[in-house]
Amino acid sequence: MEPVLNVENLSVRIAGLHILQGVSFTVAPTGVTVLLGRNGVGKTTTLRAIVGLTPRGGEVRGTVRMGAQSLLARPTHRLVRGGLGYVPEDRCVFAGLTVAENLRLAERRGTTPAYDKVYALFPELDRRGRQRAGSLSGGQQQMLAIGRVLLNDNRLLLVDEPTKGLAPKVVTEVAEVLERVAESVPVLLVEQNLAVVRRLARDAVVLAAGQVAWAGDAQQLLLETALTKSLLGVGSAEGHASAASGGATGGKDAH
Ligand SMILES: Nc1ncnc2c1ncn2[C@@H]1O[C@H](COP(=O)(O)OP(=O)(O)OP(=O)(O)O)[C@@H](O)[C@H]1O
Repeated sequence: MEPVLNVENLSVRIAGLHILQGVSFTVAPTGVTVLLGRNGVGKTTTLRAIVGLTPRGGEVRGTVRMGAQSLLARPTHRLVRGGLGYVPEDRCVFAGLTVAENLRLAERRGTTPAYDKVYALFPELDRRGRQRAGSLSGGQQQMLAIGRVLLNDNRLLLVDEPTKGLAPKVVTEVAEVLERVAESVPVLLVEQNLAVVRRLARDAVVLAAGQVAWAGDAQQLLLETALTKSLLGVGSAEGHASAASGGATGGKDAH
């Protein structure tokens, strides 16, 4: 099967720092590919480069293709319209607007927004339509951020640390949602919680020192505790609590 995304020799320099130094990997057309690595290694930088959101003054080189389409020279709004969905790390919901208004802002002209699908996945967003997004819990804001992207058709979703800072029970809910989402659209996921990785990921790409240090079967990686420890600074055994059981505490940032 052809990959949905091809990243070749991606280099990013920001403020004089050579953060990514020739990163190459592919994302399978189905399921979840997880992007791993120690703190500050460049995972967010990678997602932001793919979606055209490298900070001003940053220098991006290399090739990123989604199918036949070359992404790097295109503005973000075009990429999004072309089916590249992005859920950023900080969720970026509009705090002063209601849930319904946040969703409405994501509607794309000329397409029919999939409210049925979004409300089926997140009944709470329907119930809380008139609530200001800023007064939602972290988990609810995350659901809104994901729901907003799912209103439109996507060929690929980039999701950056969706479980960061969430209580274990909410981590489980987010993992369940992503599992369902990944049944219909491939996902490139940055995730530090190894219980969530174990539950969701089929493929893994591990960054270290600005390059890809390891790529392959995610479940295989998690079985190799010594390797996981050397690449991520945490043994996979430490992430054994199941995200399905509400005990997701694995990962170097256990929240
Ligand atoms: N705008 C910026 N200006 C200066 N340095 C930056 C900027 N953005 C990122 N960096 C640096 O680039 C490196 C990679 O950051 P990035 O956020 O991509 O890492 P990460 O792997 O996502 O980290 P974490 O796991 O902590 O979220 C870090 O050292 C960070 O300080």
